[in-house]
Amino acid sequence: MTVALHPSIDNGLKQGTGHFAGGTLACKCKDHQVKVAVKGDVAHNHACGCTKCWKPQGATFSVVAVVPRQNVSVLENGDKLEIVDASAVIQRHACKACGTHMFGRIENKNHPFYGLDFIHPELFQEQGSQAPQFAAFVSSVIESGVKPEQMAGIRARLKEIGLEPYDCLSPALMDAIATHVAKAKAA
Ligand SMILES: N[C@@H](CCC(=O)N[C@@H](CS)C(=O)NCC(=O)O)C(=O)O
Ligand SMILES: [Zn+2]
Ligand SMILES: [Zn+2]
Repeated sequence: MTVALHPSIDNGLKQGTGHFAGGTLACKCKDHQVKVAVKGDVAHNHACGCTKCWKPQGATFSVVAVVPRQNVSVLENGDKLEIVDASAVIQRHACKACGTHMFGRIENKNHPFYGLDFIHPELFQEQGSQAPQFAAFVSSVIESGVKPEQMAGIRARLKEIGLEPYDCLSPALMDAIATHVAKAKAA
C-alpha cells in the first residue's frame, strides 16, 4: 500500500489554473460553518509535517499556503473562532466546534513573514488554486507518531508526486528569512 500523505495529494498533484481569483474557505461543521473569504490565489503552497499545522483526520501532512493578510476576511460565524495557541508565532484561528484551522496570522511586525496569513487551500469551496510546491518540516512527522523507519518511504512518495522534501522550509524561503534577519541586523 502506498503511504498516505494527505487526501488532496495522495492521487497526485492537481495543478492550479494560474489565474485563481480567490474564494471561500469553509470549516467542516455540518451547519453554521465558519466561512472565510480569500482574495486572489495563494502562494508558497506546501505540505507541512509539523505538529502545529492543522491536518484532516488520518493525514500525515498538512497542506498550507500563504496569502496577504489584507486579502483574508471572516464572512460568517466568526464567533466560533478561537486562537489555538496565543503564544505561537502563527496565531491559528480555529473553529471551536470542528477544530478546523481557518487562518493563521503573524502579529509580530518584525517577523520575516509578517503580513502573510496561512490558510489551508483544501477548504476552498472553489477549484483551481495553486498546487503544493514542496514539502516542509518532513522529519517533524515523527513527533506525531510516524516511526523513523517509515521516513524513507515517506520521502520517496513525496518525491514521486513531485514534492521535494525538506526538513525545515524550502531553500527559497530559508533564504528569504535569512535576508530579512541580515537586513534587520544591519539596520
Ligand atoms: N518540530 C516542530 C516544528 C514546529 C515549527 O517550527 N513549525 C513551523 C512550520 S508551520 C513554524 O514556522 N511554526 C511557527 C508556529 O507554529 O507558530 C513541530 O513539529 O512541532
Ligand atoms: Zn466548524
Ligand atoms: Zn507547519
